[in-house]
Amino acid sequence: MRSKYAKQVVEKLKHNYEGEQEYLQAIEELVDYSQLERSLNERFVGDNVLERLLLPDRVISFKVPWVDDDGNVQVNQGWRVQHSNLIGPYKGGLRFHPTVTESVLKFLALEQTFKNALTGLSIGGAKGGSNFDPKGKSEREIMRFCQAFMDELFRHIGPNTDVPAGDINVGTREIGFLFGRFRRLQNQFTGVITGKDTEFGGSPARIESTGYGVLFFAERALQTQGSSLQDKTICISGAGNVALHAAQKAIALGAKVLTLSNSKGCLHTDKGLNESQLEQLLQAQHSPNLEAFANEHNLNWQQDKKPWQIACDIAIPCATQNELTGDDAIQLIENKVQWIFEGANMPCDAEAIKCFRESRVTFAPAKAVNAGGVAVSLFEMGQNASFSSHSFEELEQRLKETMYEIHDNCLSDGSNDYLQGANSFAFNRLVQARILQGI
Ligand SMILES: NC(=O)C1=CN([C@@H]2O[C@H](COP(=O)(O)OP(=O)(O)OC[C@H]3O[C@@H](n4cnc5c(N)ncnc54)[C@H](O)[C@@H]3O)[C@@H](O)[C@H]2O)C=CC1
Ligand SMILES: O=C(O)CCC(=O)C(=O)O
Repeated sequence: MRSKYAKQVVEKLKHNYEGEQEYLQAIEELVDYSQLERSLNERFVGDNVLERLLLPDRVISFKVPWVDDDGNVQVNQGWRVQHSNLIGPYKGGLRFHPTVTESVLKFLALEQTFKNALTGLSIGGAKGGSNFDPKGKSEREIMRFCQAFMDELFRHIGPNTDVPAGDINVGTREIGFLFGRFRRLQNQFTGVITGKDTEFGGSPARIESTGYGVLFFAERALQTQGSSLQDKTICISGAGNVALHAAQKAIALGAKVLTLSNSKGCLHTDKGLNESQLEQLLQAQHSPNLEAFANEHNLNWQQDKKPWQIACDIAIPCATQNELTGDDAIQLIENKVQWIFEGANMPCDAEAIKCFRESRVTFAPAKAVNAGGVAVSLFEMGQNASFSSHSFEELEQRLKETMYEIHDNCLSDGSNDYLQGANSFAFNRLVQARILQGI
C-alpha cells in the first residue's frame, strides 16, 4: 500500500516524466516493494527524501560525431546519467545499443544506485551509453566511435568522481579504446574505468564476475531452503557476458543448462550443455552465432522462440529489460519453475513479477543477483588506487563472500521476500545518508 506521501511523489514523477516508461516502471517497483511505510517518519517526509532519492543528480546528454570507414560523418546521441554519489563515487556501466534512450539509462542508473547500496560497499550509482549500434561495424569504426564518445565523457568522470564500466556491447575491447582515449586526453593513468584488460590494471575476475555472482547468489538461496544446485535444470536467456559465465558456473556447480538465446531465437538441449561446449561459446569473439552452433552440435534451434516455454527448475533471464513478460511467467509457473534469479537488469516486466509473487515461486531481483560485477569493479578500483594486484582465485573467493552477504542482506528484514528485502536494505542505507548529509 502506498502512503499518501509516496503516492504524491509517484504521481508528480509520472506527470513530469510521462513517456519515460522504463524509468517510471523502475520507480513503481521500488516504491511498491520496499516497506516504505517503515521509513515514514517526520524527517523522511519533511525533507522530501523519497523524491530526492528517485531523481538523478544530473543527466548529461551530448552528440557523438564519428567518421565511418567510407569517410562519412555519422552522429549518435550519448548520455551519462549520474544518479547519486551519496555513498561513493558515481559508478555504473556504459551500453551501446540502438534501443538506448534517456529513459532506459535513467532506469538503469536508478537501479544501479540501489544495487550498489545493497552491496554494503562504498559505491554511488550511474549509467551511460549511446544509441550507437555496433552490429556490422568494423573494429576501426568501433574504435573511432569510442574515442569520439570519450572526447565528451572525459570531462565528467574521474577515479573519485564517476567510474564507468561495460554493459551490453561494451566489453574489454571497447573499454580499452575508451581508457586509451581518456589516458591521452588527461595524461593520467588512473582507475577511471573498470573492466580493463589485465595488462593495464584490469581485475582478472571482472569478466566472469557478474555471471559467476548470479550463481553464487543462487547457490546461497537454494542452501537456505535446504536444497542445492546439483542436477537442477536451468533455462538461461542471452548469450553474452552474463549469460555465458552464469552457464559456465552453473555447470561447474552440478546443474544442467538447457537453453541460451539471442534476439533471433533459442538454443535448447534436454541433456544440458557440457563444459567444452561452453568453452567454445566463450571463445567466440563477441556474441556467438547460436544458430550455427546448434546446427554444428546437433542441438535444437527454435527460431523466434524464448527459453521460457521450456520446463525447468530455475529460470535466469540474462539478456535485457522486459524480456520476460506476464505470459512467459504463467508458462514457467505452469511448468513448475521454482526459482527466478534476474541476471539482466529488470528482465521481468511488472506483470511477470506480480505472477511470480502470487505463486509459490522464489523471485530474486537483479539489484541483488547481478551485483557481483559492480562489486568486483570496486575491487579493481581499489587495486588501481593502491597499484596492487590480486589473483583470480582470491577475487573469486571475495566475490563469493560478497554475494553471500548480499543474499543475507536481502533476508535481514525477516520478510523472507528477496524483492522487498533488497529494496528495503538499499533504501535504509540511502535514506540515512541522505538525511545525515542535509538538504
Ligand atoms: N556485463 C556486466 O557486468 C553486467 C551486465 N548486467 C546486465 O546483464 C544484461 C546482459 O549484459 P551483458 O551480458 O553484459 O551484455 P552482452 O552484450 O555481453 O550480451 C547481451 C546478450 O543479450 C542478447 N540479447 C539482446 N537482446 C535480446 C533479446 N531481446 N532477446 C534475447 N537476447 C537478447 C544478445 O544477443 C547478447 O547475447 C544486461 O541487462 C546488463 O545490463 C548487469 C550487471 C553487470
Ligand atoms: O561494474 C560496474 O561498474 C557496473 C556494472 C553494471 O553496469 C551493472 O551492474 O549493471
